[in-house]
Amino acid sequence: MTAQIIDGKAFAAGLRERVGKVAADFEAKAGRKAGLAVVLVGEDPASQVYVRNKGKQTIACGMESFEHKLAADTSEADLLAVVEKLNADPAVDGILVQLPLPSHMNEQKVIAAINPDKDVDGFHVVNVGRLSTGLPGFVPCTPLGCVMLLKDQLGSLSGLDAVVVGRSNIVGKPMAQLLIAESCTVTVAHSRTQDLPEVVRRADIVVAAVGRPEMIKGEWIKPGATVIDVGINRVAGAEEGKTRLVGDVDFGSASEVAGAITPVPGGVGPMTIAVLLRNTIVAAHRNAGIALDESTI
Ligand SMILES: Nc1nc2c(c(=O)[nH]1)N[C@@H](CN(C=O)c1ccc(C(=O)N[C@@H](CCC(=O)O)C(=O)O)cc1)CN2
Ligand SMILES: [Mg+2]
Repeated sequence: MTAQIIDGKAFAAGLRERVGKVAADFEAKAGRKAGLAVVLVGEDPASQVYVRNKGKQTIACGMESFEHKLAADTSEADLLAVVEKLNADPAVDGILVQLPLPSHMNEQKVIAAINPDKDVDGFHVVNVGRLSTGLPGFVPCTPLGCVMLLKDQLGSLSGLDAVVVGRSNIVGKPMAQLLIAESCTVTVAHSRTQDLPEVVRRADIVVAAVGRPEMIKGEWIKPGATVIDVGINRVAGAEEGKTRLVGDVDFGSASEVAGAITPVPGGVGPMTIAVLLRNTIVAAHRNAGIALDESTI
């Protein structure tokens, strides 16, 4: 079997187009643009690229982008003060603090300072609780993007066996919650799982978010399964001094067995920012008290 390639880049472009239309409608109704504030602490090169792309795509969708770039040695108290200002700013509908933060900062404490109703990353404990109890809130962008791709590919996910490999707060745990909400039978596996290949082999849906380059092999995959690769790992390339991006799945062997698979790059990655923009326009409507059928985006 040769797997169908799930084109996350194209799906994300379509999602941004829908967000753009809803953002124009919001501006007409609210008399202002929706606004997203992104806070970057330090100079991590990958984070700088992600923050730049967030700003560009926010503007391209017809929303306002507020960028706050703080030095790597900024104190936690100063960062908390920036978050407090953004909480109080009526032009700001969504707030995002780019992760990872420098090691002298407590990420949980910083996330806890964000107003949950502006927490478009869905990382605040209030939103984690809302997700796990089925209340409306904000859902982390990467796992929500994965579910959008899965539903587009498979239609209903009800009754399917899903294995999530990875148990991070940002991807693995919310991914499991979302799949439970879609009536999947969910197993969360991780680096200490015994006989991981056998566990993965049961799955109709495999979500790989373990952070280990090309760990999940084709012979672990049930023929015809749908494979969602969340990994973004930079490894040495074929040419000296060059690098390349690979996922957590060994794409070459897995694409011979799977029914459908996301590539890296161009699969899950582009969905992260597109869903962030979706969450922001949703936040703007909720916070302004303007009705929106959220299921249409
Ligand atoms: N506050 C947050 N911090 C981080 C998040 C997040 O959702 N909120 N996620 C990641 C980084 N991230 C966005 O912030 C992100 C990662 C990857 C991509 C992406 O488009 N990837 C491309 C490849 C990009 C490349 O060439 O390097 C792909 O996979 O095709 C976008 C956003 C951690 N921090
Ligand atoms: Mg079955």
